[in-house]
Amino acid sequence: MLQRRWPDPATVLMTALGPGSRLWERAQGHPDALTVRLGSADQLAADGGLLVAAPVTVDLRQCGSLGLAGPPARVAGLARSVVAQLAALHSPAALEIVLISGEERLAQWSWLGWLPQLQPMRGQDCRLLLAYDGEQATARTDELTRRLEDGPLGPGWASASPAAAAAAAARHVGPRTVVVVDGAPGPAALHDTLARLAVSGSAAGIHLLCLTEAPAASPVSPLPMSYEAACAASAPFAASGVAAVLSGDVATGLQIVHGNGDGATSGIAGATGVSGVTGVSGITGATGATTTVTVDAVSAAWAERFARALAPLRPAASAQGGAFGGSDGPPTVPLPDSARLLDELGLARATPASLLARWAAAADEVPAGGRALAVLGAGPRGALAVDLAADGPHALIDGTAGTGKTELLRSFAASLAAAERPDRLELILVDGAGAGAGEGLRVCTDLPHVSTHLAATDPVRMREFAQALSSELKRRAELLDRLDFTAWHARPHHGEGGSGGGGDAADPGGTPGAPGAGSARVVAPRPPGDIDPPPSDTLHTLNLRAQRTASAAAAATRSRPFLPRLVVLVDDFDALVAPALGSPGRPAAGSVVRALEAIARDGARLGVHLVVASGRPDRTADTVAVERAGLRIVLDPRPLNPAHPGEAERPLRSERPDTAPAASPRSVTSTPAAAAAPGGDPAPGRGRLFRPEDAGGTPFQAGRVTGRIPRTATQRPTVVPLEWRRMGDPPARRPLRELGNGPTDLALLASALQRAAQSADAPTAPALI
Ligand SMILES: Nc1ncnc2c1ncn2[C@@H]1O[C@H](COP(=O)(O)OP(=O)(O)OP(=O)(O)O)[C@@H](O)[C@H]1O
Repeated sequence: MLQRRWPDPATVLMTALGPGSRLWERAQGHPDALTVRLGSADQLAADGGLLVAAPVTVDLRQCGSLGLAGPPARVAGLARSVVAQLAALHSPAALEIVLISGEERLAQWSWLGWLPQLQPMRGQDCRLLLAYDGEQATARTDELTRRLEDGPLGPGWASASPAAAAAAAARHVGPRTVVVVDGAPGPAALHDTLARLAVSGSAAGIHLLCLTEAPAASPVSPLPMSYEAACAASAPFAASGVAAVLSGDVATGLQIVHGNGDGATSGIAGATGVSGVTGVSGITGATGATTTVTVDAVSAAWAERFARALAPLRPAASAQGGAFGGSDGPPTVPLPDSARLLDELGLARATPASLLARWAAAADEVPAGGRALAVLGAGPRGALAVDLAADGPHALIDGTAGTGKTELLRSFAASLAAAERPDRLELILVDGAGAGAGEGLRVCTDLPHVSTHLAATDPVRMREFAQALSSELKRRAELLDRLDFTAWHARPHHGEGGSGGGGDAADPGGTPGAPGAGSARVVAPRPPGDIDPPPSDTLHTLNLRAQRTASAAAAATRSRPFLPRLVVLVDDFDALVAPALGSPGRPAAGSVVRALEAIARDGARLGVHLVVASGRPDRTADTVAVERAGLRIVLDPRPLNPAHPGEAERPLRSERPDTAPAASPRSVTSTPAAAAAPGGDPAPGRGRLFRPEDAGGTPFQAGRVTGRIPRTATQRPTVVPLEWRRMGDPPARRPLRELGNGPTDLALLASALQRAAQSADAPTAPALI
C-alpha cells in the first residue's frame, strides 16, 4: 500500500516508459503533491506491527526546501531519483523545474533538459529553465524573486519571518516550482538570495532542492559534523527546512535533520533517526535513534532513459486550465523587444480584401452597436487586445517622455480602424500639445475612420471643437432618448441597414433609429487617399474639410444608416490640463478639457469613448478622464528582457536615447530598477495593461505602426546551434531591419482601409468642425 503510494525508482521509470496510468497523477491539491520518497526503512505501523522497508518521504510543501548532502556521486544518485519522481508524478501544468548549477556539472545534469517541466511556461526569457553560468543564474533567480515580490509577502519578502513565509505557503494555490541548486555559480549575493528563497520561496510556491558536498555521516564524521560541513559549503542548504545527510561507509544510508530555516541545526540532537521531524511524513511510528534509511538512488543512464521517455509528452490543453497565469489558452512566451502592429493584427499584408473579410466577420459576430476592439501589441499569450465597449469605456495611457505613448495611440487608432467599418466606428484625434516636434497623431488622418483632427494650437479652432464635441454628445443623448447605445442598436425594427451598412432606406426625419433631419451630421464618403507623406498642417486640414464639404451635398440625400461608436484619442492630455505659460492653445485649453470630461462622464451610454495619454500623471490624476478610465496602460521603459551578450544591435532603437525617463510617480510598475534599465537600452512601447480586476496587470510590447515594412532578408529563418549550456540564455533574436524608403505600415494600412471603405460603401462620419 505505502509502496504504491510512494513508488520506488523502478515504478517511476516504468511510469515514464509506458507511459503508465500514474503519469502526472498528482494535480494541484493532490494530497501527496510534492511529497518525495528518499528511501526506505523498517517502521512501526500504527497497529504496532512492523512495516518492512516502508517508504520514507518528505513533503516539500511542509518543509519548504530540502537539502541533500554527502559525497557528490552519491548525492547525485539520490537527487536524480527525487527529481525523476517529481517529473513523473506532476505534470508541467502543476510543476515547473529549474536548475541552477555550474558548467562543471553540465554532463551530470544534461538529462534534465529533456523534461517537459523545464520548458519556460511563464514567459521566462530562455529556451529552457537552466542556468550554468552567473548570468543565467541571475536571470533565473530574478524571475523567481519577481514572483515573490508579486506574491503574498510583497517586496519585503526577503525579510519576512519563516513563520510568515510558512503561513503564506499554506495558503498557496496554483502551480509549484522546484529549483534544483547544485553548486550555483555567481557572486555571494546570489547565494544569499538563494538562501532567502529557501526560507521564503514556498510563499509563492517555490521550493528549493539544495545539493552540497559533505562527508557521509559515520563514526569518523558524526552527523553534526557532516551537517555543519554541508551548511558551511552552501548557504541555501543551510537555510533548508529539512536536510538529508548521507551516511554509512559507502553512503547508502540517510539521516534526516530538521533545520530551522536559518542555518541552525535545531533538530540535530534527536536527528540520528527520522522520527518527530516536522515536514517529514510517511514515518508512522518512532523508529529509534539508530534507524537508518536505505537511500533511493539511480544512475545517470537511468535518468537519461527516463527523461527521454518524457521529452515528447505535453499536458493536454484541458489539463492546463488555470495554470501559469490563470486563463486557458496557449502558454506564455517571452515578450519580444519590438513588435509590428500589422503582424499582431494578422494583417502582415494589409489588403482591402483582408480588411473587408474582417469587417464582415465583425458584423456577424459583434453585439448590437459594434465593438471598439484594439490590439495593443504582443502580450504573453499572443496579441493583446482590449475592447473599449466591453472593458472600458475609457482608457488611460501613462508614461514618461519617450516611452511610446504617441506611437501607442497611433496603433490604437489603426487597429480600431482595422476592426470596424468607418460607418460603424468614428475616430477623433486631438494633439494636446500641438503637433510638437514629431507628427503627433496627424499621421493617422488618412485612416478613413478619422473625421476630425485637432492640434491644440489655435484657440479659435479649439473652442469650435469643444462646442462641436458637446453638441455631438447632446445630439446623441437626444437621439438615444433614455436607451443606452447598445440597447438603442438592439431595438427591434431598428433601421440599421444590416451588417452591410450603406443604402438604408430609413427616413431621416421619422425613423427612430435615424437622426432627426435638423440634428443629423451629414455623411460624406472619402475618396481613397494616397500613401505619400501627408501635406502640411494647414493644407491637410483644409483638404480634410474640403473633401467632406464638397461631398456633403451628395451625402445629404442619404440618411445616416448607423450611429457609429465614437472614439476620441487624445495625446498629451497633461498639456491641455495644465498648459505651459505662453503656449498658443492655453486660452482655450479649458474648454477642450471640459468637453473631454463630459465624454468621460456620459460617453459610456452614448457610445463615445475616450483614450487619453498623459506624460505627467501628477497633473492629470484628479481629472474625471483619469478617474473613469477602466483600462489603464502604464508604459515603462524597464527592459523586461535584458540585452544578452552577443546581441549586435537592438531593433527599433529609440531615436531619443538621451531622454532618460524618470520613474513615473503613478507608474504602477515603477521600481528603483525601472529608470536604470540595466542590461540594455530602454525598450520603447514596453508596458502593462491593467483591467479593473487585474491588480498585477498584463505585460505587453506595443505594436509599432509607423515603422516600415521589414526587409524580407530579416524574415528568413535563423539557424543556431543549440547546446545545453546555452539553453538558459534568451533565444537569439535577429534584429529586424526595415526597408529604408518604403511607405510606413500606417500608410499601407490607411491606403488599404480607404479602398476597403470605398468598395463597402462605408462612408466616414463628417468632420466635427
Ligand atoms: N512600440 C514601439 N516600438 C518601437 N519603437 C517605438 C515604439 N513606440 C515608440 N517607439 C519609438 O520611441 C520613440 C518615442 O516614442 P513616442 O514619441 O511615441 O513617445 P512618447 O511617450 O509619446 O514621447 P513624448 O511624451 O516625448 O511625446 C520614437 O522614436 C518612437 O519611434
